[in-house]
Amino acid sequence: MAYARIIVDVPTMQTNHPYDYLIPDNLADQVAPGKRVVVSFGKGTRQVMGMVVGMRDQTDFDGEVKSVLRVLDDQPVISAELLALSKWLATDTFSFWISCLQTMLPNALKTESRRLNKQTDETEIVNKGRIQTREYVRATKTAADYAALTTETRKNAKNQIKLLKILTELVGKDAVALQTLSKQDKIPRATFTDAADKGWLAIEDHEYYRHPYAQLDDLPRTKPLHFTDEQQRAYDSVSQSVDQHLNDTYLLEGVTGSGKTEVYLQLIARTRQEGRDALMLVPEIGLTPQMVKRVKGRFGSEVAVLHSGLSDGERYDEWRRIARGEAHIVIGARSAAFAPLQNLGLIVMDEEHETSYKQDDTPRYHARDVLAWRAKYNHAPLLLGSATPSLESRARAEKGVYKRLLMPERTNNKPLPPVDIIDMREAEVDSYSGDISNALTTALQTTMARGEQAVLMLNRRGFSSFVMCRECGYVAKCPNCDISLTLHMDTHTLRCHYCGHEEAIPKICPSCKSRKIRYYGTGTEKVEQTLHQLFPDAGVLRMDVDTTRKKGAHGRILKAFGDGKADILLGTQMIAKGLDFPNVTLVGVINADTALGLPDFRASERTFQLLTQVSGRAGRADKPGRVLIQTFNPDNYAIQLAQRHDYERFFGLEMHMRHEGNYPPYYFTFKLTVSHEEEDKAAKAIFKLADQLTANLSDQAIILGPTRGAIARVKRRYYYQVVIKYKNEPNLQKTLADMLESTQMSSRSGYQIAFDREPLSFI
Ligand SMILES: Nc1ncnc2c1ncn2[C@@H]1O[C@H](COP(=O)(O)OP(=O)(O)OP(=O)(O)O)[C@@H](O)[C@H]1O
Ligand SMILES: [Zn+2]
Ligand SMILES: [Zn+2]
Repeated sequence: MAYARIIVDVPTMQTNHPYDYLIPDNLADQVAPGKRVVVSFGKGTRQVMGMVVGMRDQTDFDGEVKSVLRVLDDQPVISAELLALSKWLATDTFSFWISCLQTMLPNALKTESRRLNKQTDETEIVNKGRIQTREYVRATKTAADYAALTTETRKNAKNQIKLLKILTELVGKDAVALQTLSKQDKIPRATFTDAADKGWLAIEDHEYYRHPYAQLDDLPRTKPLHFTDEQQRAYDSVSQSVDQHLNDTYLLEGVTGSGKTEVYLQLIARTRQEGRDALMLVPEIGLTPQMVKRVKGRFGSEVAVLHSGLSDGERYDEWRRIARGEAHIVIGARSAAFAPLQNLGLIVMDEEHETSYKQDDTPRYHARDVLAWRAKYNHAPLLLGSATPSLESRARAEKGVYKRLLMPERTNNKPLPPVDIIDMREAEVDSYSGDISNALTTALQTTMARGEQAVLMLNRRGFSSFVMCRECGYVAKCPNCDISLTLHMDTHTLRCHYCGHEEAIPKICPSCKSRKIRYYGTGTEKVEQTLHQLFPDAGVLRMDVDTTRKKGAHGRILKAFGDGKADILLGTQMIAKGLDFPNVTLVGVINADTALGLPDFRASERTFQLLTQVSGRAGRADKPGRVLIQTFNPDNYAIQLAQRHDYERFFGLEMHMRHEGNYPPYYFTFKLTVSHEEEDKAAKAIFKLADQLTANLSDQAIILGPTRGAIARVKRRYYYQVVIKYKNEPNLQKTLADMLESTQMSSRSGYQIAFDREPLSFI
């Protein structure tokens, strides 16, 4: 007897382990680990999807063992490596195993149960996505046959004659897409189907890839650049580990414009020469069309691209090209950490400090940890790159856990751009909104007069643009969340950025009935209007969540700017990264302070990183650049050290602060959050969990809280949390696992509980 061990698609604690199912004879050679199957589960005839995670000869289950009903995949969709990874991930993030497996698969391979028959209520488990096929034409006869047919055919049957000529050329060759032939020679589709009926040709359905970047594959390939000495040294170190299959982790600290990407590209080339695969992760917003073009430009169709801007179908097709070994290089955002490459020889993580590498939903994994696991499994080096490494990584390099590589010079040998700080408490500002200092206005004028371009960054989208009553101080708030609504001028509405609630801007104060409703704060739209007032002739492109909602909008805006169609690119954080435009000589930061106002121990680190990144966009080619930073906190050390491009000083100072406050990287951290629609239930639950922690953890663990969430109510749910800080806590894993297992707080009674290892913030 053979049994399959199956994790069923029922994400609950009670079902979070493999079940044994009998493999019927007719499916014996189809069932294999990593394939999805259909099984019946529980009482009745309910069918669910399951993932085969192992096989065994006997079962220790006493009851009646059910059989596997159907196998959904011809080939495993989860490799042995990813299967092992999913198991580790479930343990490490306290998530259900099935949720981890689902996270690794493209959406198109998620299943749904579809109703087959209205009368009998029968359902079937099917894939959400479909493989696309196209009709292809194959010649089925010999050239001599076609010659004979041509003589037999009436001369005025022009389309048939044309088709016979094509078929003669196709003899012995691969099938060709019907659509292509029909277009090229203007032959109607009916001619092909008639011919197929007569046996002249065969029409076959071929699988077809939706190929999001096909046009890039045909461009002439770029040649490797001649390295600078610094690049060469970095390359030499990592390539040794590539050659010798060593699982080393490198931290490449290279200032903006030092040519890190070129080092990645040549290391990828090296890895391919060795016959192994390469994976490169970039933050979602860094995955610009420019970046894709650089990688595709070097390696062409060997590259698959994975990011959230693709449709489910496109993602699925790129994923299949990887799984089938047709693409050996993957560039992608966070979830590409699970790309099904078979033979990894190098893993690169660009901008390793980026917060978007942490998933803020279950499973709450950090892509860096996933990559480290895979690098170890594959005996491959992991290369982390950044101009401003995370404190965690830089501290590990200090200890010698990571090998440190330095590239302190720009490739163009120019110094980093000079940065001026403008004290907004005293600066003279524009008379329209007060957002733009005269110094910045003058700098913009000079830049445009020279025919050069400027990038302006506004920290956070519309974060502080809100509506307030001058009479009574009323601020419009979201009915579902504990947060004020944000003003959107394009739609003339107030919107909640957490739940999407939208309402009209009130004309009369709902609280005191006065008409003194006024707009406050700074948003990208408001700055855009001010720029139009100040420079009526200037071309301004705005890039924020609102203007990039449509597919491909992001790329179109950047292309227009790169083509010189605008003088100023105004945007949120999304313009800070990766852009390499030679004509940009001025970078302006409208407000450097937003993050500093938050009670978050990482606020300084974020501010320093963001200012450094955005400053790095200026003066990347021949023309010298400059940077202006407007701030209400000109004495803040993060801002001052960003001005001096002094990462090392910042690292030293910030480490001191973290040491004083018992923060990471001196302590590990873990956050537990409970939410419920009724506030007292959430509060009671978190106090119970906190008691359990105190009872089970050693006394060197520090427990912060319980506290109310910084935004206590989101989407009608109340949030309460505790944070655990620890250095070495042998009981942690077990305590949390027991908690997860024994918790009375089922989702059925309305509770949600979130386990977050190394949370990005405590608030
Ligand atoms: N060895 C080289 N010789 C000449 N130019 C180079 C060399 N290496 C890279 N460059 C060019 O220098 C510019 C900056 O390089 P790149 O974008 O790779 O830097 P980076 O460190 O990745 O930058 P950032 O972190 O700011 O995005 C690019 O235009 C690139 O083509
Ligand atoms: Zn809301
Ligand atoms: Zn009022």
